[in-house]
Amino acid sequence: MTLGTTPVSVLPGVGPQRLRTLGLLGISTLLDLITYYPFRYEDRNAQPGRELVHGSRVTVRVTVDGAAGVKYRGRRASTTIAPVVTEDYRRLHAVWFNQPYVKDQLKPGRKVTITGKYDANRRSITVATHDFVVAGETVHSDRIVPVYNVKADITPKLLRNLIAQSVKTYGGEIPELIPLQLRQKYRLIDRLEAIREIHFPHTSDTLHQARRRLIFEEFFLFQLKLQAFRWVHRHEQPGVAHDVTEEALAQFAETLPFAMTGAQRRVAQEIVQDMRGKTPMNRLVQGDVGSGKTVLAFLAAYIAFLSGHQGAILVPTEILAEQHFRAAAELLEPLGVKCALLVGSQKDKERKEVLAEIEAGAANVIIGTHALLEEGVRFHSLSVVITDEQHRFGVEQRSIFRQKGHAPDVLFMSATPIPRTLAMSIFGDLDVSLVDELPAGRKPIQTFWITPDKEERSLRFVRSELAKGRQAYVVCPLVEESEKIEGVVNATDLYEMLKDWFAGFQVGLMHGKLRPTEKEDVMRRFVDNEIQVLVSTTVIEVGVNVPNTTVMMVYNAERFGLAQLHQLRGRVGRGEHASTCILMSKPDTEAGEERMKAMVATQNGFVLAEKDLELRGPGEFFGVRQSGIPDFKIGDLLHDAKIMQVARDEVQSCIRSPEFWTLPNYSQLVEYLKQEKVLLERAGD
Ligand SMILES: Nc1ncnc2c1ncn2[C@@H]1O[C@H](COP(=O)(O)OP(=O)(O)OP(=O)(O)O)[C@@H](O)[C@H]1O
Repeated sequence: MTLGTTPVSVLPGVGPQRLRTLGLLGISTLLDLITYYPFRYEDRNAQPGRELVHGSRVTVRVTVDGAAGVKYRGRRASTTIAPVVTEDYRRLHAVWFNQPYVKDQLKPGRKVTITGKYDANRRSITVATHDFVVAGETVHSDRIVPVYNVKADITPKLLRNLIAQSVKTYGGEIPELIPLQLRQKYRLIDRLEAIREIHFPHTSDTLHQARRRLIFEEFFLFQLKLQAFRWVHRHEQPGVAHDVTEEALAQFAETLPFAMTGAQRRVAQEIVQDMRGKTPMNRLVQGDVGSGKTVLAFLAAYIAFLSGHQGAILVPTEILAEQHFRAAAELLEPLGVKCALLVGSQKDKERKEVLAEIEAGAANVIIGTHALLEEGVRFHSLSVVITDEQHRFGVEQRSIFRQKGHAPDVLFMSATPIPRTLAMSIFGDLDVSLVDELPAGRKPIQTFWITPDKEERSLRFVRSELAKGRQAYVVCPLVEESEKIEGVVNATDLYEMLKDWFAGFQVGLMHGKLRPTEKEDVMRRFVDNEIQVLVSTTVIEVGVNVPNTTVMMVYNAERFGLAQLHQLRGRVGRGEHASTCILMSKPDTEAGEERMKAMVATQNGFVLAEKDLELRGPGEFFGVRQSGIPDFKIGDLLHDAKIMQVARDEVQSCIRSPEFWTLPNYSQLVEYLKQEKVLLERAGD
């Protein structure tokens, strides 16, 4: 049996309800369960009674030393008190609030480990958690205790029990994946032991060893997938060597409404070189907000067209897909390119038509959301995919194309500055290009941090910009009142208020809860300047390009991270007019204040990214939002960067050795690659 395919419902006590909650936590198989690692630990090693400090949280092992009693106050409130004695014979009282049922368990002589606040004057402990000591059973208190993310009916205790059960019953089925010589070389404990220790640590040292081993394993398997995929890719399916003449490139440049910056020209050359070669391109283009990356994406797609193939541009939202589609059509159709749009909200009939064009090769450049990755999409001859780092476009997604018979070049676009070494470990042998120059004539964006009492003054300023023919974004954190959080502005109310404020101008409302067609309509009217003020949540954060907009006003700016504020500010200052960013905020933390100051002080995304790291730590910076960066279960890309490098090098030498594919020592890994669909199973394999 394989744990990766065995559902958690095989465990006693897991019925439909719990199965659902576990599913919400991302646990559906036994493997998910045993690799559901704690996110932190609490040191609850028991202390001797004489060392307890007044007012602090303590853990002690005690024996119940007399009858426990319950006092009720009103119908619900109760206090349970039991006399107890510590192992070094100090007499104390253990106090439970509102848990009258514990009384029945507190039989004299019963041993229990309690954790809670110690009051030296009353000689009592207010119990926060307790664990009865059962002879011969592992207890979770009195040691380092794992803390898990839990939900509803899946309590920490239940989760620990489920994990304990599956490790006990199915532990033997956990395959060892790391080859012996590597385990020896890096002194890694074996997998089963590591999994036991990570959930039920004995000491901080054994816990450390377990973490080290599991982080290595996670990074090693990640690298293995990445590199094996490339290896197979190169050997079995070379990329397209695009045929592109200098004249065609010159013609492209001439069609542009502007002259490319030096940086754009340099990166364009790098892309052309890559695409001419047979080795599939794997390039990351990094450039700050508004630096002009889009035209490079269009160039790559155009090169595919010139060679008789297709280019796909994959973007994170429908708003962006629409925007890129319009811009691509405007630029490329005069060059004879047929552009197509594919997004989830299209009507069946329209979708069918687009799919047919894609399959027949009538559409040359296809722009879309993840809808492009769906099964029904068949390309005629796809030779380049352009995507961004927000998009999860890893081995799995490439496999989708490979199974369809394509080995496209890949170009990633990113406005998030990822340090080069880190980028290499994440994306493998990735080439990096920098667009480190803004288009000429850009005026710096003036940034102001104001407190809410200056709101009216700011709105008057916004109105003066509108009077000059410009447009404005007004962004706030929430969509509607039902989400009400004290003191936080919601878009629906703000919209109503601003309609009055900006009488004579059109105000529009945009947020994630609108239907796709509504969003599209609002956005189109804003682009066409039928709407002058767009009240929005952060759905407009990435990539939106309306160069006539000169004001970005953000309500409750303290609720956004630096990277997000920088992206929002990047929506203005994209044209010839001077622009302003107004951050309205009354931060209640020092870090919040620091963020506002940093935004005022610099407009450089790299500097802000570093500041963000410093203020929030790597976990959050590389966290949820940058979803293109893989989220690891246990490894931390910044803290454990060294382990990632070692894993990367070891995988490289494994894969390069011919023995890798044949020796039994590696068979588990090869099996793993098949399970992960990196190696395709073929008849006769
Ligand atoms: N060389 C140039 N000269 C003048 N304008 C340019 C140049 N390159 C791009 N632009 C214009 O600058 C604006 C921003 O460019 P683009 O949308 O490509 O930025 P981006 O790098 O994708 O930014 P973001 O990361 O914010 O999406 C667009 O209106 C684009 O037409």
